[in-house]
Amino acid sequence: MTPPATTRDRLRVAIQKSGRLSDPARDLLASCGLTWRESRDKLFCYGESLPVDLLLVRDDDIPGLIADGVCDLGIVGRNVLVEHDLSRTSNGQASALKEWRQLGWGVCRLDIAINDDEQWTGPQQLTGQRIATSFPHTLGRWLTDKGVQAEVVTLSGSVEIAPRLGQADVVCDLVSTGGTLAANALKPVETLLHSEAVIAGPSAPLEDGREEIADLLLRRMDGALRLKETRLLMLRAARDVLPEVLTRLPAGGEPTVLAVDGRDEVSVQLLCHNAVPWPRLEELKAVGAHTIMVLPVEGMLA
Ligand SMILES: Nc1ncnc2c1ncn2[C@@H]1O[C@H](COP(=O)(O)OP(=O)(O)OP(=O)(O)O)[C@@H](O)[C@H]1O
Ligand SMILES: O=P(O)(O)OC[C@H]1O[C@H](OP(=O)(O)OP(=O)(O)O)[C@H](O)[C@@H]1O
Ligand SMILES: [Mg+2]
Repeated sequence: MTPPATTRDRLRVAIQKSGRLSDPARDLLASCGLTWRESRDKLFCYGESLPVDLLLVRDDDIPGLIADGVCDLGIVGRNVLVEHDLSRTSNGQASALKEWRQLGWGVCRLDIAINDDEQWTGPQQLTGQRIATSFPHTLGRWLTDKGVQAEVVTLSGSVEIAPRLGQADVVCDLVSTGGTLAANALKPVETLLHSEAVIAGPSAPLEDGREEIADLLLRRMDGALRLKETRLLMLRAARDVLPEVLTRLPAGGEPTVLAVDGRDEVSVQLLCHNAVPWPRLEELKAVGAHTIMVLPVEGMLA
């Protein structure tokens, strides 16, 4: 279903149709209270709970869709955003996009990798070499910065296999665990970019009331991202060990201490903004706390 031209009072968010970023992007939007009418294999999803529609596309297309004003926001890797931005500026066009939020997942690096039996002496070693990559503009800028003249071989995928196929001498590709490089007898030697998934949006403000919808969505997103690590710690303890218990609580907000009806006991609740480590729970138990629970927080309005 193609979105009708009259829907520009609704926000359009581009996400990856299928790939590493699709599920976390959908989960993030769902945690903001969004529901959609179409199923996930459709290209356009109509937002039911908020005036926010989704376009499901290849991740490489997301920056262009935002730059052209077809979409308002996108969830995409910084690596794709930077590559798009450099391809524009190298054509003499102005930068059109910026990162509106960093999401902390989809973390990877764009690295130069060489054969694992070779020595690495520095970027000058790449002079005259053929470097295979899917990120030619990012690599081109790095080579220029380092003053290195090399041949950039642009491939859309399977970059790590290029040296074995004789298409290139070294590669410049995304690395996370390093497993793919190792499986291809390559080793990382330089990092060009640290990447993670980001909310990409235009550098200029949104118009036609879409800014307000985007503000609402981003406020909910900020809350959802903060809550992701937030836990509610609950425990009970005899009243006389309460001072001991309070000094051993993990960092967080102000604890709430409630009397337990008809008993010489208290119930303590604390909102923690990070994971609560096991040793801390064991310390609390050792000073007399019991029924200690750590619960995820689904939603919060402070
Ligand atoms: N190994 C990895 N670990 C973590 N994040 C990664 C890894 N590889 C890629 N990414 C991030 O996930 C994004 C999407 O990767 P994916 O492999 O799904 O893209 P793709 O094959 O280009 O998909 P599409 O078909 O949408 O073009 C990358 O642009 C990068 O930001
Ligand atoms: O360091 P690693 O953990 O091995 O990850 C690196 C690999 O992950 C990505 O590919 P992906 O697996 O997404 O497949 P793709 O090439 O089909 O996109 C990337 O292009 C590397 O090939
Ligand atoms: Mg892609």
